[in-house]
Formats: sequence, structure tokens, C-alpha cells
Amino acid sequence: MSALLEVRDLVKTFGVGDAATRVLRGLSLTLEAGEMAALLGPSGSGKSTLLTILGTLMKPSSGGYTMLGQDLIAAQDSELTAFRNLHIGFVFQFHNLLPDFTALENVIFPTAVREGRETPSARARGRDLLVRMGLEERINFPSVKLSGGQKQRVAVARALMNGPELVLADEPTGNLDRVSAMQVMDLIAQINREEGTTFLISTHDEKIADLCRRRIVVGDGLVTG
Ligand SMILES: Nc1ncnc2c1ncn2[C@@H]1O[C@H](COP(=O)(O)OP(=O)(O)OP(=O)(O)O)[C@@H](O)[C@H]1O
Repeated sequence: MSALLEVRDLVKTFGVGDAATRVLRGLSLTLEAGEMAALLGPSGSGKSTLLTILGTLMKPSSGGYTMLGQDLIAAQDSELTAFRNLHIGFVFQFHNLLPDFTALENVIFPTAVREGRETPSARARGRDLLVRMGLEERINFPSVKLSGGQKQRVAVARALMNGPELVLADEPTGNLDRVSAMQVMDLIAQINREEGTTFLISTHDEKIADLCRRRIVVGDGLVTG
């Protein structure tokens, strides 16, 4: 395996003066291509902050970040947007699907907006991903009519739409019952195995972490284990 990304000495401080909170205190981490890693740590330890920085949605106060050989600290916002679209997918605890859109429309919507139109190849890829997520029967259902677990599988398909090297998942199963959570994790593991997509999954759930090959524990703004 080779390094997909590396962050060095990340510091993130929110606020200024007496109100300043230093959330990350010099955190360093390397993720290899093809890893499936759980991100653990107490509430407030900085997991979401780290995922937001790794997703290039926020810059750290200081520190280094390279992914796929690119210096993402030096990059301009427009370069980061392009980089993110190509290389990073996101899954959140709350799936953020558009309720009146079908499962397929939700999966291809971000790509369609970016390309200015809905291409046949995007529709084909979207359908293929939904079939892989076990949602063949639900492709044209409005997402409001899907169960929580089905919605989250649509969200995983959406994250995979552009074939990203990295998927960042912030408590993707936090809102699901055990059976649905395991189903979502099985599908993530399958994509990881078959496509080599790297996953970093924040969770409070030891059983979810057990399904990952690596555990990264954050505490007091650093990787502690
Ligand atoms: N935009 C912000 N402005 C000020 N403080 C913030 C901001 N975002 C996060 N924080 C603070 O940073 C700390 C870490 O938050 P973060 O959401 O990264 O933790 P977490 O480990 O993901 O927690 P949880 O497991 O509860 O989701 C918290 O104390 C939080 O209040």
C-alpha cells in the first residue's frame, strides 16, 4: 500500500482570545490507499473537525496536508473544490437527501449540477451503484418513502458517484438500527475490497469499529492510539 494522504502537526483553533478553543493540537496521521479505518474518540475530541479538514471543507490553523501528492494547504479554494469533486466523497449521519427526488436523482444530482446536464453515463453509473447497494427495487422511489437504512445506502451510492479515492463518513450509522447499520457497513466493506476505495469512518460504536481493519483514536486533539 502507498500513502493516500498525510497530515502533519495539524492545529485547529476556533475563536480568538479568551474564547479560543484549541481542538486539534498537532495531530499527525497517514492513511494508506485502500484502508478502511474507524475514527474513535470521546464526544468533542475533534473527530468531525478532522474529517472536515481532511475533506478540504476547512483549513487548519496550521499544519500540513498532502493527498495524492498535492499540497492542499497551499491550494486555492477553486482548486480545492475541483480536487474534492474528483477525489473525495462524503457520508454524514443525516443523509441530506432531497425528499421529493428519487433515489437515482439524489445519486446523480451533484454530478448533473456540476456538468450542467444529466448524462446517460451518469444515469448508468447511478443505477449500477444503487443495484450494488441492494436498492434495485427502489431506484425510482422518492427518497422520502425509503427507510432510514435505505436512505443511508443511497447516501453511500451518492458519495461513490464520482469514483473517489477517499470517502469520509461522519457517524454514518449513528441514526440506524443495528441491522441497517450492519448492512451499510457490509456494503462499505464490499466497495473497499472490490474498488480499493479508502474509508475513514467516525463512530462511537465499538461494533462498527470492529468491522474496520484499523482503529484511529483521537483524544485531546491528538491521535492517541
Ligand atoms: N465552528 C466551531 N466553532 C467553535 N467551536 C467549534 C466549532 N466546531 C467545533 N467546535 C468545537 O470543537 C470541539 C470538537 O468538536 P468536534 O465536532 O470536532 O468533535 P467530535 O469528536 O466530532 O464530537 P462528537 O463525537 O460529539 O461528534 C468541540 O468542543 C466543539 O464545540
